[in-house]
Amino acid sequence: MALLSLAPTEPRPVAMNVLVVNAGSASLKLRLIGPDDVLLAARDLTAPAGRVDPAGVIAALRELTHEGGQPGAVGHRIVHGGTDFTAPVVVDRAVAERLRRLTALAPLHQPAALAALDEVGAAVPEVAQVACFDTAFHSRMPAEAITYAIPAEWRERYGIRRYGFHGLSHAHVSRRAAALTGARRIVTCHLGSGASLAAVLDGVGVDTTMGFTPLEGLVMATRSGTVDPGALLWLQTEAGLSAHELTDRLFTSAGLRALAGTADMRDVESGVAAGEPAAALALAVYLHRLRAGIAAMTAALGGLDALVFTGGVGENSASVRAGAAAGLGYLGVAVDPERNDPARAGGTGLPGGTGPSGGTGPSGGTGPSGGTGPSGGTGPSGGTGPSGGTGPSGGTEREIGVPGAAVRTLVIEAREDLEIARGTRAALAGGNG
Ligand SMILES: Nc1ncnc2c1ncn2[C@@H]1O[C@H](COP(=O)(O)OP(=O)(O)O)[C@@H](O)[C@H]1O
Ligand SMILES: CC(=O)OP(=O)(O)O
Ligand SMILES: [Mg+2]
Repeated sequence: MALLSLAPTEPRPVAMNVLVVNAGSASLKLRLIGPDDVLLAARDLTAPAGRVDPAGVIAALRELTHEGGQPGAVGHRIVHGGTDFTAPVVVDRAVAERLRRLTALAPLHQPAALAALDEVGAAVPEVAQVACFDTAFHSRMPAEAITYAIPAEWRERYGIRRYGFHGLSHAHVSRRAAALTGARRIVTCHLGSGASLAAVLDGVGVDTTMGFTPLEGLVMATRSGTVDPGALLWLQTEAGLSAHELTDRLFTSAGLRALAGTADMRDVESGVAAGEPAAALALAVYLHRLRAGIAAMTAALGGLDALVFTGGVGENSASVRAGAAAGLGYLGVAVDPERNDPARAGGTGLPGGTGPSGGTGPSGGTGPSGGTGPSGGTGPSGGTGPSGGTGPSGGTEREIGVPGAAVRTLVIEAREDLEIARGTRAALAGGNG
């Protein structure tokens, strides 16, 4: 059923609206991004058991276009691009089929994205759809960062290697951090439901903590992160767990959920405050792995100029940021307690800055105290950089490091939607994003 009317022959305006479709494992986020990256309209749908009601998608699309206008293109977040897709690509039947073959590599994510591709494609068949990949940003990692020390047959015949994920987020926040501070060696911490780190050198991802699947690396909300492969073999050979059981447990009932009984960092933190030993252990394990990961990323960079926190935990949890930084003073990381936690400074935030949770609203507005900040220049606090404000399109950006510290520490809102809109426009203009 066609929802919109745009003749296929009509030239696509360069300054078009892009409908961004971000299908997660438990939600479907729709954003209509206008020219100049303005957020025109937004809808978040929940996806119980990974499936969104198709009628709900159609209804949300109608509301979005009514509110913000018609899209000239649709951009999709696709978690896995395999080795084939290292830049945004216009989706046709053949591309869709190749994406379908990658499902086994990201079983929690790929099916939802492909379902959204089908549903939105059916709703707006005249509008070009572009796939933007979480893996693409990491596709220039050097051989030593992508290679596992496993038999050649596994590498060559089965293509077992490290890919890395969350690339749309790492790309956006590292670009913003470089623009705001001039940093060349940046470590980006995407701490959401899934969590990963990236080492970014002059704009290129050179290392990351996720690997062949989004299971490797950090402790996550429901995923284990790295576990000795020997332990997983033991569980199969000695404890009799099936591969299916292991997969299910490691992806959905491990991580914070397994250690603290909750997948939500807010509940872990209140458990710690209430003196619950399981919550305290969960947070300690999370931070131990996080600090080790950040240090490993700096080794790939030969040092560190800027450290960036993003994602639901990275943007909102002052205690996780402080806990991560606490062990990294030797690298030059120093987080200012008041800048890190504006509530401690009486809830006023930073000079000219945003409140602790000043995200963007559905119509592109900023949070409760979000001022309009510089888009690439220095911040309002005596030329020390971005001490707080909104980025070029309303995303919260603030500096939390001690002024003058060797490493600039920033909080930048994850705006995968902007990265997808950017990639979509580039693919349609014939560029490579
Ligand atoms: N104020 C907060 N303090 C600590 N953690 C928070 C806060 N707000 C949100 N979170 C965490 O953010 C996580 C979701 O992050 P988000 O990036 O939105 O996830 P997703 O990967 O689903 O996009 C939740 O698991 C929640 O624990
Ligand atoms: C790739 C990945 O882990 O994504 P998310 O954090 O959205 O689950
Ligand atoms: Mg997210």
